[in-house]
Amino acid sequence: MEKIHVMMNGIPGNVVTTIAGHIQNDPRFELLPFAMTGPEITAATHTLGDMTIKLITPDNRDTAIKEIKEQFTNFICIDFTHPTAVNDNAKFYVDNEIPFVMGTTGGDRTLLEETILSGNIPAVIAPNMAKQIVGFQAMMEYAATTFPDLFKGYSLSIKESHQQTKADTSGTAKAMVGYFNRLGTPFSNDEIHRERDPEIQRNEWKIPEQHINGHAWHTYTLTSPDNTVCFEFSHNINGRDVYAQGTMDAAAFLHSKLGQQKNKTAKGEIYTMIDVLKGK
Ligand SMILES: NC(=O)C1=CN([C@@H]2O[C@H](COP(=O)(O)OP(=O)(O)OC[C@H]3O[C@@H](n4cnc5c(N)ncnc54)[C@H](OP(=O)(O)O)[C@@H]3O)[C@@H](O)[C@H]2O)C=CC1
Ligand SMILES: O=C(O)C1=N[C@H](C(=O)O)C[C@H](O)C1
Repeated sequence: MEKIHVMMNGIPGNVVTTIAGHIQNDPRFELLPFAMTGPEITAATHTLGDMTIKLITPDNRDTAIKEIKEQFTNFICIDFTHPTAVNDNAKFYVDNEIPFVMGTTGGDRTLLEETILSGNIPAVIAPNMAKQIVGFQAMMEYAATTFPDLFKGYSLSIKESHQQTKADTSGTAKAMVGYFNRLGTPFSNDEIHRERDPEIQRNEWKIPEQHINGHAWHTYTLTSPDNTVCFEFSHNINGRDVYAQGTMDAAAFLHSKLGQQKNKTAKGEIYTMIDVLKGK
């Protein structure tokens, strides 16, 4: 079976190294010994299991990518970097015709979509790769399309808690805002309550100590105008392993799309994790 070559960008970041470990153990994939890294990173390499990964800073990537493409003709980039890198990295992938999975949140999401559509490669973009959360998003999408204004008049609160190092407000929570708006509850991203204080996470949220540095807890509460009815949805993730399976499915999905594209004029295509979950 032909292996799917993937380059994991964002090493030595937390999420990408967790997912890279799963990819190394999956026979469908072969990890490239190169990774794009942040401008602040001074290490030249990073060890992952028995592999030494060469780290490429943004100022070196134009030269490096030419050498990588000489060694590996077809590969997919998987990006879990930093919100400030989203748009620049996406442009880099499009300019170099590298299909990609954008797991990184934040940046200008409209520009991200425009960048992909202006090029000729497919990409999967999603703020959440956890398949069960994607399933929940698909349920919300169904409800918003089928029953618009179902919760008209209800008030909404959204709370999320993540590790203190998280730079942006949860991309998942922002995506949920869109569904709730269509269900009749006006709400803006600025109203999302974002918790980053470890003391409050420990004492009030009761997040387990070993996950204070890596968790993603979200709660959405809908309350009727007379306070007699309350709906609450929560998804509480400890650690990062849950994102690996969905990310690998996204890469395999892109790989199959590239196979289908061979005889057609290639054009920029955007897929979501809901597309990946549906497998079409
Ligand atoms: N879609 C999903 O399911 C999930 C998405 N995420 C998202 O993934 C992103 C990363 O999260 P996390 O691993 O916790 O963050 P980390 O801060 O642990 O890791 C990010 C890494 O990216 C590096 N980096 C910064 N700029 C660039 C660049 N231009 N090119 C390549 N690498 C760069 C950083 O380097 P430096 O230290 O120098 O800045 C750092 O090593 C976030 O946006 C997060 O929200 C997280 C979990 C799941
Ligand atoms: O930074 C994280 O950790 C996470 N980021 C994503 C987001 O912003 O929604 C997904 C998940 O919440 C973990």
